[in-house]
Order: sequence, then C-alpha cells, then structure tokens
Amino acid sequence: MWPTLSPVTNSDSEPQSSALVLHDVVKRFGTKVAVSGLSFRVAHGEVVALLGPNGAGKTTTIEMCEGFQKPTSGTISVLGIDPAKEPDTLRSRIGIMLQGGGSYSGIQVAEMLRLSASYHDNPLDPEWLIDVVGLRDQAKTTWRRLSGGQQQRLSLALAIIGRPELVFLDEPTAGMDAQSRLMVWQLVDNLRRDGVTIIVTTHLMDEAEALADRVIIIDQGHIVAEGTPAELTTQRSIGGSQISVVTDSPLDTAVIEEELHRHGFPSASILSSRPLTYQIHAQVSPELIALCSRCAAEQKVLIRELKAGHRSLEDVFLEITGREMRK
Ligand SMILES: Nc1ncnc2c1ncn2[C@@H]1O[C@H](COP(=O)(O)OP(=O)(O)OP(=O)(O)O)[C@@H](O)[C@H]1O
Repeated sequence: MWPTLSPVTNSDSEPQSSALVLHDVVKRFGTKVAVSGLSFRVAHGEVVALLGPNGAGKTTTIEMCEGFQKPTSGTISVLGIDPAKEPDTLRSRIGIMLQGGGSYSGIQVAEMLRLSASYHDNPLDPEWLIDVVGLRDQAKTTWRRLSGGQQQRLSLALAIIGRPELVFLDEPTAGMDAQSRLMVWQLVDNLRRDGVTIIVTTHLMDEAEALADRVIIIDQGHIVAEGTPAELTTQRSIGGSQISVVTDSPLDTAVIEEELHRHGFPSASILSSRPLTYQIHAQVSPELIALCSRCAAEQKVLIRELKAGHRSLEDVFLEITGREMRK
C-alpha cells in the first residue's frame, strides 16, 4: 500500500505563495553565460518540467536552486530559503535526485537507504521503498555493482525517503527501461497527490507531457516558452495551424506541396520531424484534410494517423529551439 508521502513541514515555516522563486538569475562561468536573467515561480504542489536542448542551462539552474552553485547575480528562494546562504537548512527540507549519483560506491542498497532514513525525523520505511523502486533482489548489492537504471532507482528512493516538501529530479528516467520509467511516473503522480512540489528536467517530451502541470522551455540560459502541455501544443501563435500525419511509407512531399499550392493553399509547407511523420503547415480546413488524403492515396501511401490543429510537444520544442544539433 502507498503510505502518504505528505511532507514533513516546518512548524515555523513562513506563509508564502510560491515554493520556488527565481528572479533575474544569471550564472557565468568565465566568459560563458550558462543562465541569462532567468525568472520564474513554481507554486506549492505544482509539477514543473524544465525542457531545453543540451547546454541550455537546466542543470546549472537546478544546482543553483539546490545550493550547489551560487548565482553570479539575481535571487533564488526555495521554500523561503536562499540556497546560497543556507544550503544545509534547505537540504533537510528538499529531495535531490542527482544525475547518476547520490550514494557511496561500496555500500549496499538496503544499508544506504537505512543510513539515509536515519538522517530524517519521519522517514519512509526503507524496506517498503526497496519494493516500490523494484530493488528487492539487489538489497544486498553494492552501489557500484548496480546497473545504470538500478542506480537511478536508488537515487530516486534516496531523494524521497525524508518526505521532502520539494523534489528536484534531474533527468530521472535517463537510462531506464520502460517498466522503470512507468514506476517513476507513478511515483511522481503519488508525490503530486500528496502535495509535493516537483521540478523535473527531461529530454523526453512524452515524459514532460505525462508528468508536468507546466512546462518551461529554456534555451541559451533563458525562457523561450512556458505553459501547460495543452497550452503549448494548441497555441496558435507559434507558427500557425497544422496537420500532423503518420504514414506507412514515405511521402513525396515536393509533389504534395505543389498540389497544395495549386489547390488554394499557396503558402502551405511540409516538414518531416522523423521518418514517416509529417507536419503540413496551412490553415486547417476540411478541404485541406481531403486534399492531403487524396495526395497520399495517389502515392499509394496509407495514412495511419492524422491530427488537425494539434502539435506534439516535440514539434513545439523543435519549432522554438530549432532543428540544428547543439554543440
Ligand atoms: N562548471 C562549468 N564550467 C564551465 N562551463 C560550464 C560549467 N557548468 C556548465 N557549463 C556550461 O554552461 C552551459 C549550461 O550547462 P548545463 O549543464 O546547465 O546545461 P543543460 O541544459 O543541463 O544541458 P544537458 O541537457 O546537456 O544536461 C553549457 O554550455 C555548459 O558547457
């Protein structure tokens, strides 16, 4: 059974409207600007996903919120605490899932969880947590002998064992198999139900869509888009309307574009974000859908899926942050 993960709240905790507030935060490493005037708020109990290409500044932002790095300028408040000034006070109230870390290499799984539980006033039961994260068979295995995905699961258990008020999850499912990912998603859902605030970074768009109340897209150290997954995927201002189609074999997009131009859609364009997946940019109408279907049929291509006026979060992400790979 799932026990309540309701966080241990400090009785002298000051009333406040936001769990996390960043105001005009800048972080420079020499001449490199990693975070460039970032401002956002996260409400208590909200699940927020930070998305961004490699090097966008997500980990640096999270590490400043956790008190591991100091901002060059600007202010950060986590549960009313300045992480740079009182990192220890803060860390007793938050959970941190580090990318591939968080344990001693020679310690066994069960030992590590018991040790971590002993640091907290009202921890979750380590034995119960071992089962939840699926590490029963590895209870006596040392950290260094765990697989990458198993280490991630132990890191997650360590992050929540103290019933934190706020949890930072930095790419929590990186390297995990499909079953483990589902476990993490379910766990995040339970934390959300119990009112825990969660900040998660991820490269997986379906993960952001499945988990987050709100998505913040960061690029080159600042926010380029923000909203609920539904707002972002239906927002019309990010490039007009479109139809997305998935087919059973490749389309000749040049021929279709020509047809569309000739039949009342002079500025229509077609992009392909992955094999057999196409975005047709044009004002959506029944005529456009009929024309696209006819063009595909003429090429003997079967349309397996067609969505009108809706983009995936991945489409939005690529439109906003560009298609070229980051160095
Ligand atoms: N200690 C450091 N010294 C110098 N540059 C750094 C340091 N830490 C980060 N950077 C640079 O700051 C930028 C932001 O890095 P950061 O790790 O925050 O990005 P990220 O969004 O987490 O990327 P990824 O998705 O690849 O994990 C990068 O250009 C990185 O090279």
